[in-house]
Amino acid sequence: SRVTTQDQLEYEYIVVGSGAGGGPLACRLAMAGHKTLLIEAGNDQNGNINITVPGYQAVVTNDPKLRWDIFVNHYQDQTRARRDPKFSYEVAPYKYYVGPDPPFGATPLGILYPRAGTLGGCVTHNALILITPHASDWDGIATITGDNSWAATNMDQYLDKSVMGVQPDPTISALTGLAGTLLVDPNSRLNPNRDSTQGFFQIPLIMKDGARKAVRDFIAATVKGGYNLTVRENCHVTNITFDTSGSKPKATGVNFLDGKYLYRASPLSGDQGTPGSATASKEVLISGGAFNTPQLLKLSGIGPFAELKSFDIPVIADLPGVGLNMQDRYEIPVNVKHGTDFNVLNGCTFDGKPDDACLTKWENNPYFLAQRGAYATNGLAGAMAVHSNYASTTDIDLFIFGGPVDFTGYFPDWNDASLADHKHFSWYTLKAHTRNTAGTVQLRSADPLDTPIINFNYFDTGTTAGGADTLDLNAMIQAVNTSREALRKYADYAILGGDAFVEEEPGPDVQSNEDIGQYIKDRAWGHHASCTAAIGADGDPNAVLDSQFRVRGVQGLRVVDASVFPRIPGVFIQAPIFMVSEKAADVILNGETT
Ligand SMILES: Cc1cc2nc3c(=O)[nH]c(=O)nc-3n(C[C@H](O)[C@H](O)[C@H](O)COP(=O)(O)OP(=O)(O)OC[C@H]3O[C@@H](n4cnc5c(N)ncnc54)[C@H](O)[C@@H]3O)c2cc1C
Repeated sequence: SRVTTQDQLEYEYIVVGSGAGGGPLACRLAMAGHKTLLIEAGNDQNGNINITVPGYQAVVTNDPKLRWDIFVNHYQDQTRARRDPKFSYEVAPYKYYVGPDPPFGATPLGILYPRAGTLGGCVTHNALILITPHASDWDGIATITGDNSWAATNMDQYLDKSVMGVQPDPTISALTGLAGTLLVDPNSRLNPNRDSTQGFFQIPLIMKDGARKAVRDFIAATVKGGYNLTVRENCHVTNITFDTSGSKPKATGVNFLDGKYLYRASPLSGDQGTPGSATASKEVLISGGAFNTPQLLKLSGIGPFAELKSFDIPVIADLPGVGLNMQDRYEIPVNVKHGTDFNVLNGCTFDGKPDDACLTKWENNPYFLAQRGAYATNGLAGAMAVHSNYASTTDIDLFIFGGPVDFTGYFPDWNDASLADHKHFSWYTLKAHTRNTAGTVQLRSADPLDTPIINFNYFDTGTTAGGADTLDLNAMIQAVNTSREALRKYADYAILGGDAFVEEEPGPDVQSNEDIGQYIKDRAWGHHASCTAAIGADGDPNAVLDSQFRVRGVQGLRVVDASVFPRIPGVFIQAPIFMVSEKAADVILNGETT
C-alpha cells in the first residue's frame, strides 16, 4: 500500500537529479556513511553503445531512450526568432519540421536545446570536453558573498577530487603534423598565466581508454562498492514537501511519480506515472539542471509570488530570483566544404550501422587509446584560445574549436546533418564570460510533467547596460574573422590533409562586420544554460541561495547544479559543476548544516 511505501522510503539525504551536480554529490554523501536516495527521472543506459563511444557524441543526443527535447526562445519576437533556419515546428507528436515555410497547421516550437534525462544527466550525452574554469570565476563568487571558501586558491582542491580521468583528444595524432604545433594542455596548472594564455590547444576529454567514463560510472561504482546509496530511476519528482509548523518552513522530502519517460520532453512520454513520496531526515538537495531546478522550486512554492499565485501554487518562500538571471554562451560556426573526404573519417558512419568500420576498430582495441581510431575522440581536432579586443578582463574569452564536421548548432536530427558527408570542416566559437543575464525560466502550467517556458532574450533584447550586447557581439564578429584567418592559413599548409574548399557558413555574401553581426544575432546558439537559482549576497533580493547552497527563506534545502552560479563560469561548464558538487558535499559533511 501507499503507506508501506512511504514508511520504507526514509533517508537522511535525498538528491534529485543525477547529473554533473547531483551525481557526485549523492556518491560523496553515501560514501561518508549517510543513507542517501538519488532520484533520477531517466534510467541507466549501461550497455547502450551510444553513451560509451565518444565519436557518437552527436548521435547520442538523438537517442530517444535518453533525450529530452526542450525548445527555447532566443527571441520572444517571433518574426525575429524565425530568421534562424534552425527554428522548428511540431507537425505530429515529436515529429518536427525545421526551417522557413512550415506546412500548414504546424505548431511553432522554437530552437531545440538538447538535454538528457538519464543516469548521469547531460554528462552521459555531452561532448566530453573538460576545461577548468578561470580563477576569476571563483574569486567573483567570494567577492559577491564575502565567503572566502569560494576563492580560487581554495577551490583547486575540488578540481583534484572531481577529475575522474581526462585525456587529450587523440584525433590530433591522426591528423598529420599538427600535434607538435599545439600547446598540449589548456588545463595546465603549471602555467601561472593559464587563464590569459592564447594559442592552439588539444582538447581534453573526460574519458578512460577512449570510452566515455564519468558521472554515470561513478554512481554505478558507488552502488557496487556497497555504500548506502539507493538510486531510484524512472522516478520524476513533482514537488518538495515542507513542514510549515515552525518559524521557517523545513524541507521534509519529495513527492514523485514512478514511471518510465514521464516528462513530456521525452519522445517516449505518454504515461501518467504512479504517485509516491520519500522523506529526508537531514536535507533535500535539488540538482535537476538549469531548466528543471527552477521549475521544481516553483512547483514547490519557492519563487516569485505573483507567478506562483497565477498557478494557484501555495507560496512557501517568495524568492523573485528563481528562474531569472539565466545565462549561456553564444556560439557560431565558420564552415567550409572540401572537394574530397577527410581520410581520417574513412569507414565512419557515426551511427553504429553494421558497416561502421570505425566502430569495429574502436571495439577491437579496448586497451590502447591510440589504436581505437576516430571514435576515441569527440571528432574535434584542436582549439584556439583567444583574448578578444572586447574582453572585460585579461582572461581569454573566445574558444574556437576546429573539426571535420558540418556543425551549425542544434535542431532536430542535427546529428545526421552534421555528419552527412566527410567533406566539411567547421571552426566554431564559444564566447566565454558573456554579459547577458536576462534569460528566464517560467512555468507553462502547474503540471510537473510539462516543460517550462524558456526565454534567453539574446543580445539587444537582453542585458544592454554599458553596451553589454554590443561588446559580446563584437567579440563574436572577431571570432568569425579569426576563424576565417585560420582557414586561410590551413589552406596554405594543407595541414589537415584537406584539399580546396568553399565557405558555406556564414558564406561568401556575409563579409562586412555589420552583415557578420546580423548573421550572429540570427543564428547563434548555446548549450551551457546556467545561473537560474543563483548564489548571491545577503540582502540581494534576487539571491536564491546563500554561499553554502542553502535556499533562502527555508531550511533543509539546497541546490547543487548549473543553476547555482551568479555568473556563467569558464569556457566549458561541466568542470565547474563537478567542482561545485564536490564543494557542496564538503560543506554539507563538514560545514554548518541548516
Ligand atoms: C549536447 C550537449 C553537449 C555538451 N557538451 C559539453 C562538453 O563537452 N563539456 C562541458 O563542459 N559541458 C557540456 N555540456 C553541458 C553540460 O553537460 C551540462 O551543463 C551539465 O551536465 C549540467 O549539469 P547539471 O547537474 O546542472 O544538470 P544535468 O546534467 O542536466 O542533470 C540533471 C538531471 O536531473 C534529472 N531531473 C531533472 N528534473 C527531474 C525531476 N523533476 N525528477 C527527477 N529527476 C530530474 C534529469 O533527468 C537529469 O538527469 C553539453 C550539453 C549539451 C546539451
